[in-house]
Parts: sequence; C-alpha cells; structure tokens
Amino acid sequence: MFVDRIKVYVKAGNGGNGCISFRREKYVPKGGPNGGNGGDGGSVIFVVDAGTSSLVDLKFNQHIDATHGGNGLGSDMHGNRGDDLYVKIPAGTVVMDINNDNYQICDLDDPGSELVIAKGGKGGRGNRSFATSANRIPRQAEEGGSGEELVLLLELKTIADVGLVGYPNAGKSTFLNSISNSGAKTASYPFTTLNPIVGTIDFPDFTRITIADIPGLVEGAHENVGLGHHFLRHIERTKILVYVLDMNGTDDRDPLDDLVKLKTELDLYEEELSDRACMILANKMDYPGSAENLERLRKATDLQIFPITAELREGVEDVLGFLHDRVMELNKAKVKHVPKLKNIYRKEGAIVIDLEADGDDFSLSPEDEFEFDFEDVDYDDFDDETDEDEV
Ligand SMILES: Nc1nc2c(ncn2[C@@H]2O[C@H](COP(=O)(O)OP(=O)(O)OP(=O)(O)O)[C@@H](O)[C@H]2O)c(=O)[nH]1
Ligand SMILES: [Mg+2]
Repeated sequence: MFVDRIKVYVKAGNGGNGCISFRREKYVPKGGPNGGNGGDGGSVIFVVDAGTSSLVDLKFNQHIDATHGGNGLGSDMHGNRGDDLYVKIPAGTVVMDINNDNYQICDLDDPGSELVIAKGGKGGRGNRSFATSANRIPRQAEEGGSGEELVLLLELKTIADVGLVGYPNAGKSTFLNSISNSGAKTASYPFTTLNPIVGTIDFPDFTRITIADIPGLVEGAHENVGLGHHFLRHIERTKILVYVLDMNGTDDRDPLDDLVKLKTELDLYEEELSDRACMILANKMDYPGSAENLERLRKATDLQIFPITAELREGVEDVLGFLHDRVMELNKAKVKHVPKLKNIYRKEGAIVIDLEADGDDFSLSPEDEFEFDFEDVDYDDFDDETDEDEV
C-alpha cells in the first residue's frame, strides 16, 4: 500500500505535577518541605528518513502520543521524564497544520534531520524548590504544563531529479527498469503503475541521479480524471521533466497530440510547469509506423528527441548520458548561487542573518550549529541604522 497524504493527531506528553509534601519522622518535629518536581513530558520528534518512501506506517498509527512526565512525590522524589517519541517520515513530506488553515509548518526535505513537532510540557516544581529563608514551609507547587497538541496533514511530494511524464502504456516503467533497479511493474494495460516509483542510477564518476516514474496522465488529469492531479504533485519538485511518447500511437491516439495534451495538463495543474521539460523519449521505435511519426514530431517541436526502444534497451544509454549532464549542470548552478551577507544582528536571543538573496531572512537559536564563511564579509558594509545590537 502506498500512502502519500494522511491526517495525524500529534500530542506531546504533559509535564508531571510538582508535589507538596513535608518530611514526617518520629523524632523530627518540624520536617522541611520535600515535595519533588514533576518530570517533563516527552516530545514528538519527526526524523526525516531516506529509507522510508511512503507514509503508510502512519496509516496504522494516526494518533502519535509521547508519554507524560511522572508526578513528583514526597521524600524529594522527582517524576520521571516522559520518553520522546521519534517518528520516521519520508523525505519530501510537507507538514501542514489543519486547525490553522493548512498553514505549512515545514517541508521535511533534508534526510537525517530532526524536528521537534510537538514539545512536551514542563514538569511542575515541587514545594521543596519553593523553600526560601523567608518561607520555610511553602504549601505551594506547580502543575505540569500541557504538551503541545496538533492535528497535522502530511503530504508527500516525491523528491527526484527527473520525472517521467506520459500517457498510460507509453513505456515509462519499461524505460525506468531498463536503466535502474526500480523493479516497476510493466504490463500492456493502462494504469499499471499506481504510485510513484523512484529509480536510482549510479554513474562511474560516483554521481547519482534519481528518476521518478509517475502513474500515467490522461486528458483532464489536472481536474482529477484518471489517476488524477493527486499524482501530479509528485513531479512538482523534479528538476527535469521527460515526456515519454508511444510513437506507434493507437487507434485513437497520436504521439503529437499526446505531447500537446501532456503539456496542457501540466500547465493547467501548475503554471509554467511544462517549462521544466527538456526532452522527449520517443519510445516503441520498433513498430513500423513509428519512423514516420518521428519525422512529424521533429518538425512539430524544438525539444530534444531521443528515439528509443525501451523494451530492447535500445537508445537508452544516450538518454542517461544526457540526463546525467543536465542534472549535474543544474546542481552546479545551485551551488554557485551563494547569497550575499547583508547584516547580522541579535534579536530576542537569536542571531538574525540578513541575506541579500530574495530578501530571505532566517534566524538561528544559540543551540544551532552553523558554519559560515566570514572571509568574504565586508563588515564596513553593514547597515549602521539598525537599532538591534550588532554582533
Ligand atoms: N514494442 C514495444 N513495446 C514496449 C516498449 N516499451 C514498452 N512496451 C510495452 O508497452 C506496455 C506498457 O509499458 P509500461 O512500461 O507498463 O507503460 P507505462 O507507461 O509505465 O504505463 P502505466 O504504468 O500504465 O502508466 C508493456 O506491455 C510494455 O512491454 C517498446 O519499446 N516496444
Ligand atoms: Mg508504469
């Protein structure tokens, strides 16, 4: 079963209550306060896991509760801390707050990272910790704080470098199987592939690209016809789109027509999405009618066309080389874009780093580890007008 959208109820543990208690022993007439503190409640922590590719585990566990902290007891016994609950979440999951208009809390796209999604309540202090020289018999203790509680919508958007887009039966899965170990099912009927499958290809230069096989699209997909727009979101994040066409066509379909309709579906789903397309896989070139259609296709589009016969692995090596180079080019372009540092200042205990790129500010708390290359920074450039303390 593949699950890529699910509602979950998340509840961090409450803090335990502090205790009011006094020492009572036979020969100690006025024993002091000895009420222990409550333990902190456990937090719910999402761990972005590269080995998980679906939200299916949560289907059987939609209520995610961390344990409460124990109450404090007499004789200075503190309550136990509640255990933190770690939940594996596939990379590419967008987390939304249902009770807050589906506000996007975060985008978990960094494998290995952790996020405290609901923080456990603080344990309450027992009366012992209220004792002062002025008040030796405090009859006061705190209640534990409530753990945070959220109703979340988790939506997985596959992360891959390349997305294969085509009508059902065009040969997308056959192509992916021919170049990777994806093991996607292929068959001569439409909608064989029912959920996105990501194939990984390792190159001799130790680079790697990932290609997502997405269920077939048909006219009206953006309006949820066929397997629908549901699956279009899995190509939103791909860097490169590849159209896969059945060059033989069928009685009621023509590859040129398919191309136009595929583009239209993409753009109706998300404006200019089709601009990400860089090539066409003209598949099933082993059919006699395909050559003529290929000539027509060449005249009709400026996109690069690779004629292949996926079933026989013919032509697929060239495709791989091309995709490899394109992905590397795009990755390099990304690394090159280092935003310029404009200003750094403290604000409410955090360090705010003001970058010139897109006016994109972000802040770090003192616990965060962060590396920054200060060599290129021209401190004289800093804006002295700022009323925050400069670092
Ligand atoms: N003759 C021929 N048949 C092919 C070729 N590539 C794929 N096929 C056949 O076309 C049919 C559909 O292939 P799939 O790879 O399942 O197609 P798909 O695009 O993944 O289809 P959906 O998952 O339904 O969207 C299968 O029967 C394949 O064997 C090819 O190059 N030549
Ligand atoms: Mg398929």
